[in-house]
Amino acid sequence: MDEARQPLSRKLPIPSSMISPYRLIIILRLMILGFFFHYRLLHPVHDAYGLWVTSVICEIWFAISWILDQFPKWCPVRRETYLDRLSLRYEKEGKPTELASIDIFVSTVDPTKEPPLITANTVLSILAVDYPVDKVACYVSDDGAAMLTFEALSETSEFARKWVPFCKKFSIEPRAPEWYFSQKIDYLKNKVHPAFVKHRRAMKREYEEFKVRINSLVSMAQKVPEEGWTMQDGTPWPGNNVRNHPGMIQVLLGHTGVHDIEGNELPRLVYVSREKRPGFEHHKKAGAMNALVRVSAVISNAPYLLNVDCDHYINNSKALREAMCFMMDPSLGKRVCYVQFPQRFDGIDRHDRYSNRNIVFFDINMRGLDGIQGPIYVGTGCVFRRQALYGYDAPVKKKPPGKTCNCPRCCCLCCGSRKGKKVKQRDQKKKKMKHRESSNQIYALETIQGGIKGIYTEQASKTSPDELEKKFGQSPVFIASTLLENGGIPDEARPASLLNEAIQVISCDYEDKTDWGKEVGWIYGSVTEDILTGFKMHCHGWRSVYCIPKRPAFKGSAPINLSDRLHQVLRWALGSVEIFFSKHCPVWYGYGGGLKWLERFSYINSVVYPWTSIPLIIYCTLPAICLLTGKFIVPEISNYASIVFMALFISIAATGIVEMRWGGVGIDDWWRNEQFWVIGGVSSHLFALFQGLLKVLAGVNTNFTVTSKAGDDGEYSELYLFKWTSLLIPPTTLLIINIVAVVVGISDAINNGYESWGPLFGKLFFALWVIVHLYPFLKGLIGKKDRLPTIILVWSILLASLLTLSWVRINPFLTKGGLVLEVCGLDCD
Ligand SMILES: O=c1ccn([C@@H]2O[C@H](COP(=O)(O)OP(=O)(O)O[C@H]3O[C@H](CO)[C@@H](O)[C@H](O)[C@H]3O)[C@@H](O)[C@H]2O)c(=O)[nH]1
Ligand SMILES: [Mn+2]
Repeated sequence: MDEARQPLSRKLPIPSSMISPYRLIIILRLMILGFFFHYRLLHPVHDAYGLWVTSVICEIWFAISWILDQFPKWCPVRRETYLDRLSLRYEKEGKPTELASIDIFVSTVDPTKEPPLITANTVLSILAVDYPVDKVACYVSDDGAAMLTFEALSETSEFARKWVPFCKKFSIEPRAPEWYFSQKIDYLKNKVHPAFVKHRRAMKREYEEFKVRINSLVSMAQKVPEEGWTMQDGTPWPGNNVRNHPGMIQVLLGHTGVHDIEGNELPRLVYVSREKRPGFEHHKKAGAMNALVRVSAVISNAPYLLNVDCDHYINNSKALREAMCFMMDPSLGKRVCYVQFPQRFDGIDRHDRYSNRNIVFFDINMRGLDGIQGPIYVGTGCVFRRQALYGYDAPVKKKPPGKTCNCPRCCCLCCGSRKGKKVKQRDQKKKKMKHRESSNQIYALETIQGGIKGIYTEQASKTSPDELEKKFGQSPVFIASTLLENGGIPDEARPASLLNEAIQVISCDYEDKTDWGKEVGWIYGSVTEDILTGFKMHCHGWRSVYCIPKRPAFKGSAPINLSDRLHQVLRWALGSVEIFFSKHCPVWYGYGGGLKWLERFSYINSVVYPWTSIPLIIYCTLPAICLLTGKFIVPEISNYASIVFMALFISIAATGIVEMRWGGVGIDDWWRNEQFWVIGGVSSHLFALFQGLLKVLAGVNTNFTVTSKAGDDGEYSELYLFKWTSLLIPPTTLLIINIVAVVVGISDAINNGYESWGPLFGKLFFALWVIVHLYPFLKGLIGKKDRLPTIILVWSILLASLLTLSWVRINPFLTKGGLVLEVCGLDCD
């Protein structure tokens, strides 16, 4: 019984043997950086003043962006959950379960890029999740209003009747059939029950048949009949005009008398396609999510929500329980707005050439944030508290005086609390008290559990009915639902009238003159709605939690070919630029709220990073310029200077190494990340800047281009898929001019004999730095079958030679002595 009263999760600080050297190196690097700039600023290059100024400006920018990136990682944490305690506490024997309900949202838009089979697998993994059936409801948002999606979903609901009992009976993982059956496990070896083997084989056959049915739906949907689609009962499909159609809701499973083949109930499954009319702004995915928030509030109104992209299936059937260990924790839970899980992926090439797995971000940056105010929201695999989405402030925390953050005592950089003597004494007292507290805590649990109730009603009761209507829109049923602090639907509500209301709340004018997308729900104004949505919550003083179960909770797919990947990164960067220019820009927005300053650093970093593309491109051209002109960005180097440079270089590498150690990240992942930072930086980020500026200056609208989620055609054939895109031009140009410059530089040195190798070394090193970073890009260009599209080659060679030529003519970096005759860097005298 005592076990049930223990905390449901624990924060594990990173061992100090890892974290202390890490912090030391950061401080050292900061100091070295000081020396570096001291030297750089005091030692201009007189015969190439322009070069020197440009490079120093770039370096200053890099230093700033390093600081923005580094310090939010100052006190990383890890967490541990106790699922057994959760179930001891909330699933008492012989009593109905007390676990909270969860509404799960799946977003899909385009069945050609997001194959129905993938969505079906996600839905199946949700329906089979290890959680009380009546506490789970799955809502699928179809922004494409596709009959194919609808029919595939109803096939899926039929197949779920067999699949769900199978999963639960044999506790299999993962519960997405495609991925389950593609696991290579020899079941005959492990002495499993013969009944299981038989069942599994039968199930596999059933799944194959299901797949055939889905595939035939897909192939039937290839060509649209002239009169549009007709449903099985002969009526025309309401969504025949994708841009102009009524809202559609269909309850496919749950509470409808449909049971699985063993007679058990199934979770609710609801198809939703919000109304679309020309002339209305639909706000892409954020708009879809907000429609689901309202529909689900009317139909099931669970106090918690989970949202996943259509390709992110539940890979760990206990994922919901993991989240509940934080959300339902009586002491910690009530201030948590969401629990974010890392994104993990299937089907990525072994070397992860384009850094699709984003390991450095998910295992290092996000863990760092968890030590401050919590990870940022990344759009999928995230469990929300419904009330936090309604734009309320976090409940006020009664903090122990003198401490404003949750970091371990020793490292209070984020709240900046310095420990005076007094505080230390108090700390010691606290330590003694702690012992007593923990036993008090158990007693306090009951009182808090009673007390939680009051929190939201308090907030809501401050708001008048008129204000509520202005905030949430005109649906009385929806407004009433927001006042129910623990969710749920009033008993007297009739399903038919609720469905009617649900249609109302997904109409396209519902949000007019309300706070939806501004203060409530997913926030509009950027194609990366995720950053903005999480940011708003943190500004309201909420904290989020990062949860990394051993078995990854969710898994998705990622674009593994170069062009798609660059487009994805382009969209993310564009979203950041949009936020940068909006009123929600974290540089200016939300002071005096609950946002901690290191958390703000991180948000600033996540919206300014596209700007780094400008200094980065300049910095990548510099080595070529230097090699071609014979000038360099530093004057002849003294011993002191070379020590500073070496120290800086070593400290940069060292921070990488220690960070990898506490993050558990491998060197290859880290290196890929560095490479892709340059590749993405010189192409996608730059284009994002332009598109973002176009939006601000000329009002050009931005698109959400969904990435294609490949089926399982295996062998990474996708990796070599090549699509022409102008995103490829800048990195190709950079590559060519640098390679040309290296060749020129070396041949120059060969001509000039031994002495000229010394100064050349620095420049060559610099140019090679660029080339190595762009190497995966080069591989992507050449592709599998050596088919570099001529158009890119022509363009890039043209650009490269244009640049080189104009360089020789008008050399702005040569200030002294007028025109110096230099052809290809060869000194002619
Ligand atoms: O008008 C739209 C456009 C997109 N989506 C959905 O948005 C999701 C994300 O699209 P995807 O092309 O997979 O984008 P990714 O870049 O892979 O997604 C990451 O980045 C997005 C922000 O750019 C987040 O929304 C995602 O959750 C996050 O996984 C998909 O489920 C789509 O169905 C909609 O529902 N309606
Ligand atoms: Mn995706």
